[in-house]
Amino acid sequence: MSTRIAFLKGHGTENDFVIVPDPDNVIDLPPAAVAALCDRRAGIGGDGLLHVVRSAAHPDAEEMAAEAEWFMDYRNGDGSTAEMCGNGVRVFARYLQEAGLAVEGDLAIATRGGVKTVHLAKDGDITVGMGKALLPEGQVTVSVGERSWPARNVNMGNPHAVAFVDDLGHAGDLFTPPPFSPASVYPDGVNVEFVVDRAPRHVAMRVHERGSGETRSCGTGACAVAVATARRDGADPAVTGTPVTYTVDVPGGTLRITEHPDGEIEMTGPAVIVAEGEIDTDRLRAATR
Ligand SMILES: N[C@@H](CCC[C@H](N)C(=O)O)C(=O)O
Repeated sequence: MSTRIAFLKGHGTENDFVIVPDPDNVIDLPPAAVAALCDRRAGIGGDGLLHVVRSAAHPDAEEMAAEAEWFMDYRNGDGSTAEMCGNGVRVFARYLQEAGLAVEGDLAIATRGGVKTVHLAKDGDITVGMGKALLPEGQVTVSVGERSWPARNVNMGNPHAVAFVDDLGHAGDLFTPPPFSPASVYPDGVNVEFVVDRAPRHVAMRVHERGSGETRSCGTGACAVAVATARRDGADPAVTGTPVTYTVDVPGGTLRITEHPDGEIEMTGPAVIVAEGEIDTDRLRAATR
């Protein structure tokens, strides 16, 4: 029997998502179905999918249910799961707000990377507490064609390699994941950011996302870039006791990232819902055959 699944489409700095509201976690979303929905030619199209589930109804989130009513069950465009999505969590919050499921003020959202707090205003940009960055020691090298660069390993719940380059064009077409070494540093793959300076405390980046390819923005990536750039610039809020803010331009817009003396990182940026509709499960089944 065919069923109709309601979906919405939204984006944050053009990192775009198919949103599937499913409070009781009754919709089966295997990786092939997610990939079919995210397909830009044969599906709805998106860098990833935000499955909106009550924390109490999902085995990956039930332990967080007392803290956060809603769980962002995030999937990459290829159907794989990831720990966290910084643009996604703002879009997720915007959906809850517009659906009347969340009110203005602070809202806790469960993710596979832990509970994140989003500050929802009536409208305008959304700020999210992204937690702390981990900066494991050790040298990583990222390459594109004949060029290679040392990269900073930054973990924002999910893994990132941040490489400073002379020209964002040197990242090439980014149709395939940039090779990195040693392979043992990122056993589950990595998101790779290429960064150039624009002005003091202002950079621009391109990103190849694990499981999605090149995207027009990555929120966790922008946080990783801000922290890696701050350390490169000799700025460490934990040492100076003063917050540091970086402006990070991405192909799809601009994000503002502040690192506080306690290590907590806040990211501010836009989040919009642009469309909604329904898909027939029979059509989806046909698409995944
Ligand atoms: N676009 C996201 C990151 C999504 C997850 C990433 N592709 C991964 O696999 O870690 C963001 O805005 O943070």
